Amino acid sequence: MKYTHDVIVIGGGAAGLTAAGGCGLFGLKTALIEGHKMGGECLNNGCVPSKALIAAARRAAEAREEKRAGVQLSAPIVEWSGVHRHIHDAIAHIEPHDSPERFEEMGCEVILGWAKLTGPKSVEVDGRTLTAPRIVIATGSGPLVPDVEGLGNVPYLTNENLFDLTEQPEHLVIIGGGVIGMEMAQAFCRLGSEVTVIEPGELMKRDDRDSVAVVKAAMEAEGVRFVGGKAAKLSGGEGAITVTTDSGEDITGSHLLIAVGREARTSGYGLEELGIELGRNGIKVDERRRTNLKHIYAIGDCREGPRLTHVSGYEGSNVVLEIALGLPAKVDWRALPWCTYTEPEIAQIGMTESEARKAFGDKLTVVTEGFDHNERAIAEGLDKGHLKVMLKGKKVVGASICGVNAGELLLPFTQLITGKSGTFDVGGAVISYPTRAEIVKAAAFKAWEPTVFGKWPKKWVSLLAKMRRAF
Ligand SMILES: Cc1cc2nc3c(=O)[nH]c(=O)nc-3n(C[C@H](O)[C@H](O)[C@H](O)COP(=O)(O)OP(=O)(O)OC[C@H]3O[C@@H](n4cnc5c(N)ncnc54)[C@H](O)[C@@H]3O)c2cc1C
Ligand SMILES: NC(=O)c1ccc[n+]([C@@H]2O[C@H](COP(=O)([O-])OP(=O)(O)OC[C@H]3O[C@@H](n4cnc5c(N)ncnc54)[C@H](O)[C@@H]3O)[C@@H](O)[C@H]2O)c1
Repeated sequence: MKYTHDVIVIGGGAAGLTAAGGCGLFGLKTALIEGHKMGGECLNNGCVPSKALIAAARRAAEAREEKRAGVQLSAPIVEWSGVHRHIHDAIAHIEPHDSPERFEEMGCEVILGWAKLTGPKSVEVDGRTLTAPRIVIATGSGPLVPDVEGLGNVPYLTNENLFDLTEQPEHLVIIGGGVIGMEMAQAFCRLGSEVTVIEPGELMKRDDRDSVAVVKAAMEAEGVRFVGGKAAKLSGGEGAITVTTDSGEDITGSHLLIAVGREARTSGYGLEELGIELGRNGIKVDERRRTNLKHIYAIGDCREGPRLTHVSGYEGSNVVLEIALGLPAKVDWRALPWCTYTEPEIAQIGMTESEARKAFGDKLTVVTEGFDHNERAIAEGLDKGHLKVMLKGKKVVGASICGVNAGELLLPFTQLITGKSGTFDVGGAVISYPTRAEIVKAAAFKAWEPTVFGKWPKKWVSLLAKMRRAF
């Protein structure tokens, strides 16, 4: 069969861009198809606008703070049009990085249009039929909209229209106390909106409980209200939307944000017709990200599994190894990091304490260091939070960090968990003083403390001292 391309990539988000860019750079004839906006969710409706909003909120929070270090700032004046501009300037600034021109330069043919799989090795887009021996599906996910009574009759926001708000919500009610709910609740509250979060279970349930407790307390102190319960009914209309929880409580706000998870994009472009197997929420894939049709890969948010930009990028690189170099590349989640950009931040890598306890029982050691003993944090007056390191023997299996810029401290743990460095190396490293990173060294050293100051070293020291006294 004569093919038009070596590989066809459907979707120009973090996953598809990485896969297509890599294949293009290796010289493969690569088609990259995007139906909406290059950059996908992360650039247009996700990470970038949310972190830009969080940055604006942090400025407001700092100004609103009563007094710290003897310095009083004047109260913040939030100009919503300026916040809106800042968000969209950030997107515009990054756009060229994800643009068709940049990917054409890498050797891809970029086609802007909606793709449909029309056969095991063929894709139709804009009336053209493309064929290739390998196809990568990277169609992402959209906001999950739950089946709540009355939803069709009230206006609501999701991450797809939240960042286009041209007016500041007076009272934002958020359904869902997951990652989006928590990040957005703090940001809107800091910018001056009243905020209520409705969550039936645990807030940020995938994260370390001690870390979430610190963040919840910080957010409550800033004014965020948390309501336990499931959104069961919606009523009202523009400017006054009421959420009734399953326990009968009514919460009325000016705006409603739905943040109850993601739904993989798996319909309307030929997956069912081809017989590609689907799981509970996404395309079924093996460890090499192959679907049941082995020459078709599915990566990023559209398949079952973790949904994060760096995960999409990682899987994109893996399929480049598979397709361009012919190397089988299994995903390895042992050192999967993620970070929630509240203040303080919550960062996690590998196992949480509860996961590690389940896996290792009594063999688990948890070393905890508080930022209230870190001299940089004390000097800055920002010493909330901690580092918890989960160890099996002296081997790190996970770390949970809660504190200012916690996400920046994850890198050494990637090395520690994958065995590329050890707690002894990190515990003995020279680290600039005063930095928050010293907390990592302190925790790593703690793992060795009982050994270093243990019975045998002490015996040796005493023998040496005795000899010195004698001669
Ligand atoms: C509010 C929010 C904040 C977030 N913050 C973070 C964060 O701080 N850190 C982090 O790591 N992750 C974050 N995420 C998650 C992150 O955005 C996603 O995991 C990531 O963007 C997924 O990338 P993807 O390429 O798999 O999918 P997407 O970005 O969804 O890209 C898929 C692309 O495929 C296109 N497409 C779909 N079907 C077709 C078709 N048939 N033909 C052609 N094109 C098609 C779509 O238009 C889309 O552009 C956040 C998500 C949200 C919603
Ligand atoms: N910093 C980051 O890395 C970051 C930031 C934002 C989003 N994301 C990605 O986006 C994904 C989606 O985030 P999310 O916050 O929408 O999902 P989530 O899965 O983190 O949380 C959804 C929450 O909604 C709750 N919920 C479900 N139905 C409900 C109902 N009827 N009433 C009230 N609450 C209800 C659930 O109990 C859950 O706690 C994340 O899992 C993550 O992959 C990542």
